[in-house]
Amino acid sequence: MLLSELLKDWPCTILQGSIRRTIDGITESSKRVKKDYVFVAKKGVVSDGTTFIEEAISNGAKTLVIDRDNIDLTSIPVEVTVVLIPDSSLFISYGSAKFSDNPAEELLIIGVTGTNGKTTVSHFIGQLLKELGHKTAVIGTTGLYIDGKLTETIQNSMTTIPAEQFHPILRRCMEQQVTHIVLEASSIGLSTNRLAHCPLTVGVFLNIGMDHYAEHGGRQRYIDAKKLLIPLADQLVINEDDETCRVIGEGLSEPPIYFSRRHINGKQQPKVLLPNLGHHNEMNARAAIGALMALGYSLRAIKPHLHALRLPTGRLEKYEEAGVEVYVDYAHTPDALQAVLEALSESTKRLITVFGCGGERDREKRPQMGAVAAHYSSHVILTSDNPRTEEPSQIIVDILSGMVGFATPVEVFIDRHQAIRYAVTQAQPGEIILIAGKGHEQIQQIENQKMHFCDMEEVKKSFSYRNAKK
Ligand SMILES: CC(=O)N[C@H]1[C@@H](OP(=O)(O)OP(=O)(O)OC[C@H]2O[C@@H](n3ccc(=O)[nH]c3=O)[C@H](O)[C@@H]2O)O[C@H](CO)[C@@H](O)[C@@H]1O[C@H](C)C(=O)N[C@@H](C)C(=O)N[C@H](CCC(=O)O)C(=O)O
Ligand SMILES: Nc1ncnc2c1ncn2[C@@H]1O[C@H](COP(=O)(O)OP(=O)(O)OP(=O)(O)O)[C@@H](O)[C@H]1O
Ligand SMILES: N[C@H](CCC[C@H](N)C(=O)O)C(=O)O
Repeated sequence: MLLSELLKDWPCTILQGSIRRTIDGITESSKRVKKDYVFVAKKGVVSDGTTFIEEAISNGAKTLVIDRDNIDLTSIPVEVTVVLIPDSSLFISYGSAKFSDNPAEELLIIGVTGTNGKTTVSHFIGQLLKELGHKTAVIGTTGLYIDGKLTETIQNSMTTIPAEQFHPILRRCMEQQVTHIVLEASSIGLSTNRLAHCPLTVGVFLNIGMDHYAEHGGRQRYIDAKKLLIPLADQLVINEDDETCRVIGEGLSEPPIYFSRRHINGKQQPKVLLPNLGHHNEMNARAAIGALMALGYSLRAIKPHLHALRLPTGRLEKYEEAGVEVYVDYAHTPDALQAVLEALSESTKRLITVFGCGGERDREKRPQMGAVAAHYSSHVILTSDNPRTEEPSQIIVDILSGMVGFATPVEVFIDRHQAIRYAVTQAQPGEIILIAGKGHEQIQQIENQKMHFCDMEEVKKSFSYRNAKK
């Protein structure tokens, strides 16, 4: 593609060089630059892309795109074109879409947002679309799935992929005859413009709870970020039982499709659709049905396919041995932990909960999760999630502050491996263990080190240890 073609419809000022040059790619990372690439120097949370210009040029960049007139042009070789645009993050989205020949415009795309349940609902929608004969890709935290099969893992397990990788993935999906895409729209993904050039046929609002307030600067900004989904979507599907979502729906110019505990799009639907998976997954199924109805399917056409719904990996994933039921689940917010504990406490069995909270994430979540765990569990084992650069014992102290006043016994094992092993070796037949927070994750991050760690593998290894000890 010619640089002039890429820039044709975008406001820009050419500070140096020619735009009549061929470009072979576009990236915001100096490390990913190859010969004849466009390097978009974006100011980020950690660093400023303009400090990597020299590296980008030595890796082959022939075009630099900047959004601040703060670089010394005399330091840039004359053969390198320098373009000034208003907003780097928006441009990286626009440029990546255009360089991939705007695949999003040729696909039917459904975007799902909310604090809890995005992955589950995206997979449910994907499963229903597949049943209805559409070749469908689901893109989100657990990877890229085409027709239910894991096809690509996503770097850093991101929920919403940065635009630079996202549009080429859409193009690859099209090359595999995919016609429908279901994607997760995280608040961070929306606020950093990762989906800015991704028109959606349907947008789904699931719920608004507590997560990522610290990154956004408070609850209202988090909600505002979620609301960026609205202008992207032709039609919206909204959880009427969630007050914040309902208020969002009331403010829309076009009436959305609502779902609730009682109805889906106005049709009374009181029956349980998914036995034994908890009220939250029942609501997730209703959201998925609402999305299909927004595409024009009737409830009657959808119902025969509901038997195909399966939870994604790491969501209430069950392992049973020696009469002990173990569930690995991705609950890492207060609402999620409550939802999953409510589901498990429907049985009268003793319930042992093993969990921690991630470092560098909302501190307010911690005491709330502690209180929820103490309320529903017979026994709580506190441990580390991904402490990142925080002191693990301080995270646990924060969780414990919410458990004051509960009689529930609590034990602490900073090492997650030891916590799981202890829970499994102590459990008696007839008891349930919930291991919450990391679900499908395959790594644990301590300081800046990422080590392989998988809760389900740890569960199985712990049973081998328990058996060997007998
Ligand atoms: C906090 C955050 O959102 N970070 C994202 C953001 O990084 P950033 O803009 O702050 O980048 P930076 O590290 O400051 O660097 C600034 C610029 O310099 C460039 N650079 C940097 C280093 C270098 O050597 N060369 C270079 O060119 C970078 O590519 C960037 O353009 O932009 C990057 C590129 O788009 C993302 O990869 C990165 O996500 C990181 C990996 C991340 O972990 N993000 C998480 C928090 C996230 O996005 N999570 C959400 C929500 C999950 C949920 O559902 O709960 C998600 O959608 O996954
Ligand atoms: N509708 C829901 N309401 C409350 N909790 C839910 C709901 N759906 C799922 N959960 C809980 O949230 C956890 C994560 O579910 P899921 O991965 O589907 O959500 P997500 O929004 O994609 O999460 P993230 O964006 O953080 O990856 C589940 O393991 C479950 O404990
Ligand atoms: N996408 C979420 C996942 C959190 C999962 C939990 N295991 C943690 O590390 O806090 C986040 O990055 O906040």
